[in-house]
Amino acid sequence: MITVVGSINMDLVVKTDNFPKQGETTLGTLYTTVPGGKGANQAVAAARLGSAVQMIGAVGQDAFGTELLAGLKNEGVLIDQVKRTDGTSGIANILLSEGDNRIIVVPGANHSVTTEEIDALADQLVKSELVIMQLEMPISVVQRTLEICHQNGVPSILNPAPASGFTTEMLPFCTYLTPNETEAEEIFGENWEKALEEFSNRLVVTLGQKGAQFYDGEKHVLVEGFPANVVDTTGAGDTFNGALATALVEEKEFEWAVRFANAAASLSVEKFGAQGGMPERTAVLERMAGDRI
Ligand SMILES: Nc1ncnc2c1ncn2[C@@H]1O[C@H](COP(=O)(O)OP(=O)(O)OP(=O)(O)O)[C@@H](O)[C@H]1O
Repeated sequence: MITVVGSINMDLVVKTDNFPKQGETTLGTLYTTVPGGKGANQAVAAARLGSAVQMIGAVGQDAFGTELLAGLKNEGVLIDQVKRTDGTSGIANILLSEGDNRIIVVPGANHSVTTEEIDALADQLVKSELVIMQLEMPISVVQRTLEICHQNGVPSILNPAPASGFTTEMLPFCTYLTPNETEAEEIFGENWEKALEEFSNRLVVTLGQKGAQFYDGEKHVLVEGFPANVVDTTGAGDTFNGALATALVEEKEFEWAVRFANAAASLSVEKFGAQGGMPERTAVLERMAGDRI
C-alpha cells in the first residue's frame, strides 16, 4: 500500500482572452472545475498504474469536498483517513490566457491537518510500503510524517513543491527527493548537480521534456524523456511521482523506475487537466517498449 499525505483541491479553471487589469472586468471563454491538489493527483497517478493507494488529508464539508472524495473513491483510492472539516475545501483559482497562467491557491481544509492527527495515524504510515508527500500541507505535518517514516524504516518520497516550504531539516528524513529543476535550484543552488552526487539514488531532478537526472553512485544518469504531443503539462510532475512510487514499491531497479515515471508523465501531458491524462499501466509499458514515438 502507498500512502499519500497531501493536498486535495478543486481547481477552478477560467479561460479568457484578456486578463483583467486592476479594477476591470473581462469576459471569460470557459469555466470548468477539475479535481487537483498535488497530493490527490499523485494518489490518482499511482492508483491508475495499479498501485493500492490510500490518502491522508482533509476536505471541507462543502459540495467540493463531497465531489473530491467521490472522485478519489472512483479512482480506487482509499479515503477512510481523509478528514472532513468545517469550512471550505482547498481550491486553486486558475486563470488561463494564451499559454500564460495566474494561480491563487487557498489551502482551506488542507491546512487543518495537525501533527497530533498524524501521530494518531502512525499505524497507517508504519504499515505502508511507501509514503509520498508534497509541500501543500502544513510544514509541521510533513516533517512529522517524515520522522515517523524514518523511525520505522518506511521509505518516503518528498516532492518538494512548492519549494518555498522546504527546510533542510527534511533532508535526512526523506528517502527520495524529487524536485523539478527550478525547485532543485531553490533548494541546492545553481550547483544542484553536485547535490545529486551527495544523495546518490535518492535525489531525482525532473527536467521537463528532457526527462530526469540522478547520480547512481559512480556517474550522472540522464534518463531521457519521451517525446509527446503536448496539450497541457499540468500534472506532469505529479504523474512522475505517482509512477515512480509505483515502480519503487514493485522493487524495480532505480533507473527503470525513473524511465517508467518519464513514460507515464509524457502520456499525461497529452490530455487536458492534471488527472485527465494520467495513463494506465499498459499505455506506459507500450510507450517504453516503443521507446520513441
Ligand atoms: N513536454 C514534455 N514532453 C514529455 N515529457 C514531459 C514534458 N514535460 C514534462 N514531462 C515529463 O514530466 C516530468 C516532470 O516534468 P517537470 O520537470 O516539468 O516537472 P513539474 O515542473 O513538476 O511539472 P508540472 O508542474 O508541469 O506538473 C519530466 O521529468 C518528464 O518525464
